[in-house]
Amino acid sequence: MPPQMEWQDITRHWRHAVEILVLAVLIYQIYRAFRATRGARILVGLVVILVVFTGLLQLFKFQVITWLVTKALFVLLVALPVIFQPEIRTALARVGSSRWLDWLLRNERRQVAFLGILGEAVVSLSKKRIGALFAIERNISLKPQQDTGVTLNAVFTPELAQSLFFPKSPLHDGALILAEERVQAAACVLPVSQKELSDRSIGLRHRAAIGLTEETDAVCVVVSEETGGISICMDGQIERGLSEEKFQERMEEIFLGKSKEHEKGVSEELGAEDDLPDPGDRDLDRDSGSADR
Ligand SMILES: Nc1ncnc2c1ncn2[C@@H]1O[C@H](COP(=O)(O)OP(=O)(O)OP(=O)(O)O)[C@@H](O)[C@H]1O
Repeated sequence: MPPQMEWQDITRHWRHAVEILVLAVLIYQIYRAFRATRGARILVGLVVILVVFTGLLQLFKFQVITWLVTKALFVLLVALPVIFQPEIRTALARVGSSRWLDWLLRNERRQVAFLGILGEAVVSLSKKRIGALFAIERNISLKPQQDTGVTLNAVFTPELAQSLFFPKSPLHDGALILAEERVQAAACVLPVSQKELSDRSIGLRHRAAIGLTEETDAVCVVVSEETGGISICMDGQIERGLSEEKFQERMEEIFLGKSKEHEKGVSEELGAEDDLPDPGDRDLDRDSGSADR
């Protein structure tokens, strides 16, 4: 057999396997939705009658009765949704309130609330020119970095962020690690990026944010103490001088997957970050609208 034929055979069988799997899941889900209902017993009764009747008809070859049953089956098919209307409604309601769907919706709501709190915290820190560094965990655990700081495991609020980064606070130095929408630890030491940056004014806080995102998939948010400028770091790249609106927009793109196209475009832009005219000035320009208010 030519190799091309074999490949076609494999893809055909592969499709059959997927089809069987999908059908099996579908039938099992229908069974699950119906099993505890009154309709289940009716359905089982109907199937039993049908199987026995078809067997007898095949055995004795009664042509007229076979014709009648075939026609009746068609009518039954149309009547089924009417007979099982309550069960179908219950099953659909169950799908609508299923745990995974609930989890997805709740997860999105939690993320939206979290981004709102982070936005509020960042904007107020920026206005007061309080230096801050947030590291937000994604798929790669930030446990090693958490262990360098003080464990908090606290509910994240703008007030808590402000208290922690307040210059006189004992935990104001270092980064705040956020995971699962909570403050996991404060005063954490992040790995400082060793890469050469064209902008020599980039200090340790920003370098630590870049460094962590070079090693993990975390997202870091920095508020400059000097200028109040807001920056986002991701994949070892820094996006500086963000206005409140732009910051919120970018965070939604990153965490809620809104406008993925744009996200790709900006990460290309970020790749060319070193070519920006003067990021420090961009901070100052934009901050005239945010930091000085
Ligand atoms: N490795 C690190 N991990 C976490 N935080 C760090 C690290 N190194 C420095 N920092 C924080 O950065 C602060 C020093 O910031 P520095 O002024 O050098 O940076 P910067 O990037 O210029 O920031 P800013 O614009 O706020 O001045 C320290 O007080 C400390 O809180």
